[in-house]
Amino acid sequence: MRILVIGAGNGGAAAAVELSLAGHEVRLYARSASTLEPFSRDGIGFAGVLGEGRLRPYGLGSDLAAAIADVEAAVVALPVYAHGAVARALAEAEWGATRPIILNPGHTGGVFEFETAYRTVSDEFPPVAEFSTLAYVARKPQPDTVNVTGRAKALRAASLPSGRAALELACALFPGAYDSGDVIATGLSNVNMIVHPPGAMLGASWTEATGGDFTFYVQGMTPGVMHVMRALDAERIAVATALGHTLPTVIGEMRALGTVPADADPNDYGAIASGAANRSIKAPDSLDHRYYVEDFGHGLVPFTVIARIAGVATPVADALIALCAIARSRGEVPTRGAAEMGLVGCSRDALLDRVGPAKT
Ligand SMILES: NC(=O)C1=CN([C@@H]2O[C@H](COP(=O)(O)OP(=O)(O)OC[C@H]3O[C@@H](n4cnc5c(N)ncnc54)[C@H](OP(=O)(O)O)[C@@H]3O)[C@@H](O)[C@H]2O)C=CC1
Ligand SMILES: CC(C)(CO)C(=O)C(=O)O
Repeated sequence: MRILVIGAGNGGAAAAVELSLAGHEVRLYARSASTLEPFSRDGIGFAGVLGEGRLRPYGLGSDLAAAIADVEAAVVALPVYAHGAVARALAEAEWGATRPIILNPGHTGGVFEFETAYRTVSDEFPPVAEFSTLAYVARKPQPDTVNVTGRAKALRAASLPSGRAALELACALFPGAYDSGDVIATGLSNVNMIVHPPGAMLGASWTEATGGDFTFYVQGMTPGVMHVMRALDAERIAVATALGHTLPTVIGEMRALGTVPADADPNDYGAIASGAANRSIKAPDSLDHRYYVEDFGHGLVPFTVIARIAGVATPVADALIALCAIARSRGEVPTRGAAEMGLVGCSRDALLDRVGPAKT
């Protein structure tokens, strides 16, 4: 199949490698030619759980209109604060109403924001599916190489009722992806919004003092951080319950993903540090890192919007959001709020109506 991967960062490079290895003709698009230039010389180097080697995607380009010309589907593998801009750009480039798009990941409210932004340009909306998280734990140690240290074993996927074709394709293309019922289940299973904000906020001074020179899940995962994470996770599970879903703790979710050991106690929040892929992850280097910019504005903020609709109070999430905004105090932080998700004034019934009947 001819597939366009949008984004050439860690996740985009990993997706391009995995889909190419599976025999697909991958076109890799990034908005910056300079990000693609290292790949254009000797292809993408890869190491880790996808194997080791170097491969050339079928095409590379930073012109979106040209990149979409002959592909059959797209995988968006970008920080999720890019989704609004990418949706509008695809609509302007006349992506059309039939070709599927997979948000790898969508995180919380990804499909909602993608649809809302797309429809500002076009009345026709293509099938779109989302994953709850990125299919990989991946880093680019050099600009031409991706190191994939983890691969999700069981990965939640969902779409709006109009997006079934994208959901089916997502489950066919990505091993381990499964239909998780609806985009409430995927959105509320975004592990990053639970595992990043407590340590990021409580460790903000350590980050600023050292430039992030400590291990986020080992040195940074102190008992106080774990208590806050547990309380935040309880809010997430309560919101899910109010909307008809039974979700595991974030440790249970990570067990399913395979990023903590399969025998980890789902109530032991310290178990994150025993996941091989997480153990060596360094702390954010500044308060401009994605753990602050993305996981608050595009994680906790959409979470609290959904919580309000569900009628569940979220004092821990609210406090973290308020502290992050004050600590950063750097002007506008992009945010996935009710307006961006098309959920202004939305009632619980209207939300459930929009996502369609849960299938699991
Ligand atoms: N990496 C990981 O292990 C994990 C990541 N995730 C999530 O997966 C998503 C992708 O992560 P990852 O691949 O690591 O991200 P990266 O930090 O590697 O993404 C960087 C790329 O995003 C591009 N980008 C940023 N903003 C925009 C925009 N507005 N329009 C177009 N392109 C843009 C940049 O483009 P340019 O080329 O112009 O610089 C850059 O190449 C994130 O949501 C992340 O939280 C989740 C779990 C694990
Ligand atoms: C895998 C995870 C959740 C670890 O923090 C992640 O988002 C990252 O790699 O930065």
